[in-house]
Amino acid sequence: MNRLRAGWRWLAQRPLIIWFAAVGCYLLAVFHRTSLGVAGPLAAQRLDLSAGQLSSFVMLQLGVYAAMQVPAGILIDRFGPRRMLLTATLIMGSAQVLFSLVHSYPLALLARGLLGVGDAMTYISVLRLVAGWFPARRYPMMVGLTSLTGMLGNVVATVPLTLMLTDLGWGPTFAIAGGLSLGYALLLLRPAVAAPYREAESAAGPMGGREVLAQVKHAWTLPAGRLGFWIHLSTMAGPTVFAVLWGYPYLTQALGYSPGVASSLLMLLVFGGLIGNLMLGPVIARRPFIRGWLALIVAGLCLTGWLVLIGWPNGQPPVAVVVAVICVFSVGGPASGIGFMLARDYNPRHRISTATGLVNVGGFCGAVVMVFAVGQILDLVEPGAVTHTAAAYRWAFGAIALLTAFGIARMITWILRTRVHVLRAAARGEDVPVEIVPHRWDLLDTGEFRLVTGTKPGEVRFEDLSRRPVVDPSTDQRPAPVRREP
Ligand SMILES: N[C@@H](Cc1c[nH]cn1)C(=O)NCC(=O)O
Repeated sequence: MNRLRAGWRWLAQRPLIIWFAAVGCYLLAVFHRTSLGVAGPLAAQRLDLSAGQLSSFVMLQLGVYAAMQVPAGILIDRFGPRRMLLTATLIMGSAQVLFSLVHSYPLALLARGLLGVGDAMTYISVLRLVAGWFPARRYPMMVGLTSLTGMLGNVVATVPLTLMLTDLGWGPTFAIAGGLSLGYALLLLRPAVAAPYREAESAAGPMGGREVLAQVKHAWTLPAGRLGFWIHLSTMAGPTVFAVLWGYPYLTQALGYSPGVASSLLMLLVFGGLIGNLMLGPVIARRPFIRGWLALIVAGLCLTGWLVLIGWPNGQPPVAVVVAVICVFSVGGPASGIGFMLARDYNPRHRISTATGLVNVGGFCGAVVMVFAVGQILDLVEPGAVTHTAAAYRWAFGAIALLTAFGIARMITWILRTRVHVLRAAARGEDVPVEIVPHRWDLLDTGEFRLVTGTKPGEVRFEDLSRRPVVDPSTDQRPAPVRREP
């Protein structure tokens, strides 16, 4: 018996088992998050909602999620990811049970808002466990696998949920969904299964408001932190808007596709995302120094996709072009994970979740702004219309293209600044998360650095002329283990 217990305890301390227990929470979170997709029409019937009220659920959920990212990150750094996952799972379970019971719009909004609160704590808690239990070189792959598992939650929230809603009806379906999370929380409560959190990696103790603010400021002022934010926004926000709200009406109303074709095209986003998550992780793990450029390429391709949809004559691109654009959009989510890799590599362990939360604000804040802008522009161009034409969607998608282009411009700025930051640290002989090769176009401050041209053609390096420390002076540990360019 004792042996069995010891064996169980040993198993429960394995990083993969810990990840499985944690990622189960994320799978449930995405299932709850996306459950309104197929339940939307039934919700409109049961709660007597207009289209605008229905889309306010999406806005609220995304908005609460984005607003909660920094507080959730601070709480995870303070209390550890296991406790936060437990809290999140309990909140989401209760929110879904409440949603199963309500008959009024305000109470339904309250339930969805609560769901957003729980949801906001989940993904970054899982990533914090990954950062604590897996070596740095495995992080990109685990970020991809975590996102991939979340996408399975999205799949469960389509056909199986539709079948449940048809067979069991609204109340029992959402009560069972909530019950699943409440039951899962019991699993997290068991000390042997509970992913143990290394106390040494959490914040030293209770922090005052000023100290908390200082931590957020440090995470935000780090060039790599700002780069992560803009990567997340530029790669993920637009595709998210297409997936969660405006893609389906665009395909059916503006392009005139049947509901079946439109749903199948949206499923491409899921399949492309699955492939993207599986492929990007190993590629970035082997060549971490390409990650900033890779994110820039994906963001650029997404922007091109929007411009194609907007600029195609009459706003009616052929199906093959629409499929190609959706395939490009599907890689946006996986590429946004690069932002989390930067947060993990450039921050001390006690600040990783705060920094991860800040990165995550980018994509979700961007998505809220875009969802709102598209709705407003559609109403402005065709006031009072229930369905909208391709011309109206071209104007509305212009807002998405504009914000994505702005994000890309910020990305370029912060890629260059991050390079300066890393090159300066490397010139001083400090350990850097990723070794990069300097180029003539790197914006190094010539007052402090002197360009040294090597003997081989094209060989450049920078000599440090100052003694000022450049890697985050508040960092009380080494920023992260070094991964050298092979
Ligand atoms: N990177 C995304 C997840 C993703 C990956 N592929 C498609 N989507 C992300 O930021 N997720 C946060 C969350 O809470 O889901």
